[in-house]
Amino acid sequence: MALKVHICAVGRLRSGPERDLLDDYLTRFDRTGRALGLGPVTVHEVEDRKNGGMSAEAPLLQGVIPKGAVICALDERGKLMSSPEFADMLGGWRDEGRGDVAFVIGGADGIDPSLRAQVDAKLSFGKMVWPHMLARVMLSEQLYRAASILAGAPYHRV
Ligand SMILES: C[S@@+](CC[C@H](N)C(=O)[O-])C[C@H]1O[C@@H](n2cnc3c(N)ncnc32)[C@H](O)[C@@H]1O
Repeated sequence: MALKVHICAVGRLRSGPERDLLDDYLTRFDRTGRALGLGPVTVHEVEDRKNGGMSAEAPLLQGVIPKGAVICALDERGKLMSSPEFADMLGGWRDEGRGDVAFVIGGADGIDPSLRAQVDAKLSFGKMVWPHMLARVMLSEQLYRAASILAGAPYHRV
């Protein structure tokens, strides 16, 4: 069974260079991941039009996380990982037969504690705080990199 990947994120990424990069990496991930039992990837964008902050965003995020999915929050206080370690984590969930993984990206205030309490893993892209739209693009690149590592392709070099 393939591990379907969901990016569950606050805010809509409009057309522009970041959107183009995101789409490009996700297309590459899908293409590379198919033979490895990874993907497809789906982006779920949620928006609270009343700007109610993270407590209002939490139920919207909950609503797009598939039932039974492994939930991995992106959080600057989370676990620092190398790209091969991230690839191993993804491959491990696939090998355990998990059907879905949901990567959750918060909005300007972050992820509400009620949702944070439910996650299985927390992944950090460093101690600095990145804009949530950039975090989305960075995740898409790391997903493609992880698939390339698992495929033995030469994209990842150290
Ligand atoms: C502007 S940040 C919010 C930062 C806020 N201080 C918090 O408590 O999470 C928006 C989202 O981008 C993601 N993000 C930002 N920096 C990150 C980092 N260094 N590592 C992982 N995710 C990050 C997280 O999902 C975060 O909820």
